[in-house]
Amino acid sequence: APTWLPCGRHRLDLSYPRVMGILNVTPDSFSDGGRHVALDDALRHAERMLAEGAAIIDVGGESTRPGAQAITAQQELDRVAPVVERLVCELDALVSVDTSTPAVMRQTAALGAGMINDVRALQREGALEAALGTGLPVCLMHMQGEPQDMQQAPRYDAPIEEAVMDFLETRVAACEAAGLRRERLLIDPGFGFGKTVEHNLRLLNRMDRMTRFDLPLLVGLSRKSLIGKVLGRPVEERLPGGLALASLAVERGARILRVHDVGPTMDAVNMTWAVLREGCEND
Ligand SMILES: Nc1nc2[nH]c(SCC(=O)O)nc2c(=O)[nH]1
Repeated sequence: APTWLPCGRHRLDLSYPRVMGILNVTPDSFSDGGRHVALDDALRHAERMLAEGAAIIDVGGESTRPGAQAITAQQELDRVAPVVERLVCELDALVSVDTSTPAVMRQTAALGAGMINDVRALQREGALEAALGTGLPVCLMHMQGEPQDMQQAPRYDAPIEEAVMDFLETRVAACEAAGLRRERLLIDPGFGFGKTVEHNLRLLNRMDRMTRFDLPLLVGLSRKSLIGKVLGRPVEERLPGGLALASLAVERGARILRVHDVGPTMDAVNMTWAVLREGCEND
């Protein structure tokens, strides 16, 4: 996998694992009255995550949690664009945009976003062409179904890791066929997106097989329900479980970890990396 990734005007060093901080700009964080205050809050939250060591800030306007309601492109753009603009102009942050919407990809790239993070792996009409036109790197993630129904009865005919890798293989091939160079692609197994707890546990346990793509591996495990189901913890008590998963993910090849709790995750990732890279210099 490449040891660094051109992300707009940023160069992302991927020779060691990096942390991506989650910045949700979905309506629950934007009550209409408090829109301006919420924008300042979002900026302060991003500032704190950067100070704690986040290499990337992931901005998402469409909730893709199970059962989430779909929104229009305009609604998504109205939420995301002002935040991206201020993150770029005021913090010079490397901003990833969590979107499947072509217009949002184009407009946020024009505002200085440095990466596209598409949970639908550029399958929407016009998404591949839009991503190609931005010149930005793109994370392709596996999801079965849509957020509205993906967790009702997830099932696969093949072992989950094979189903996920086959899907990602087809999406990488589609991107390359459309002229989107492989060097601009990242892959992500999509924990929690159309998967049972058992699917998620097996997928993480065998995730080292995904290194065969020779592409940077991005994972999102932070506060997800698999932690809740295994440990019986509510979402606000899932950090220890999430740190255990982050360490395992790095050990199995993850190079970008998408998390809520940046500071603690930096320590878990850096501690894990200190062990894994031990002796590399004088091998
Ligand atoms: N690439 C990538 N993007 C994501 N966006 C979300 S939103 C759901 C949540 O954070 O619970 N999850 C992921 C993930 O796992 N990978």
